[in-house]
Amino acid sequence: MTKQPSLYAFPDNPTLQQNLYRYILHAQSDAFARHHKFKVAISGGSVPKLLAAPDLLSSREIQWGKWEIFLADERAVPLTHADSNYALLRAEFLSKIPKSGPRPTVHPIDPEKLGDTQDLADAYEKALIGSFAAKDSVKLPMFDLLLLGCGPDGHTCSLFPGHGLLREEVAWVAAIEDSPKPPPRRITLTLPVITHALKIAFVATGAGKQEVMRRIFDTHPDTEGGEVLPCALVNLGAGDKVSWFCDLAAVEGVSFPKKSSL
Ligand SMILES: O=C1O[C@H](COP(=O)(O)O)[C@@H](O)[C@H](O)[C@H]1O
Repeated sequence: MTKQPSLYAFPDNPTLQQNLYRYILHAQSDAFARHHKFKVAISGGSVPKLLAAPDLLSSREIQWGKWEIFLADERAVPLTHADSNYALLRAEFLSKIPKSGPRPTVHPIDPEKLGDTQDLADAYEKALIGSFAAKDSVKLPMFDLLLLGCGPDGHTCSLFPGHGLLREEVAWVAAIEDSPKPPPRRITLTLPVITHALKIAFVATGAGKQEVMRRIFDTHPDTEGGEVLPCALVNLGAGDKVSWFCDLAAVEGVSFPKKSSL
């Protein structure tokens, strides 16, 4: 039987954040046992704000100087633009990391390449190659941790339901020109890179996510037909490497077995 993801449901955001912090500490230890670095990719949307919890920000166990942070997806806009995931991450999370100690290394997109999304994606892929290894020596980069959001339509990163990019097999970072959610021009980690990560955490909160959570966890596309949503493809491809951090509102009506603590 395929190994299943873990679906955690917490009564409120502070409890979710405490558990997410403990999970991140485990992921950091696993990473240090491998390479003394912690290579993480982070989504935009609701994730940066939920990450910025007191436990994590004030932790003496978090070694910020060893964190290497990539954007799981990014919009093709200047780094200070209101739509920029980097600007969001900086405002909601990076700016709150204590200034007194070592800082993480962060990889924003190259603003010089905004005119051509393929150039933008290629340049970002080069940043990954610089960190992980040349593409001819490893088939796929292995992130220590991905911290991802799940849109109400089941998209994750900038991989949208039914989009041809879901079939991408070669690129590590892909360009998208027709994102159904604005802005249309973006870049994103591809599905093979996502499912190859050591650990993948999704964060989904609020009643607005209920319907999509039921579709992701309780719909069986083989027997019920219909498309498999991008978040469900990550569950299928990465199995028990995936953990979902949700509040009770987001999982109301979901039949899939839920856990209440790590
Ligand atoms: O457009 C995007 O949306 C998703 C989901 O956002 P959320 O607010 O529903 O968490 C986000 O993960 C992605 O990075 C972003 O570009």
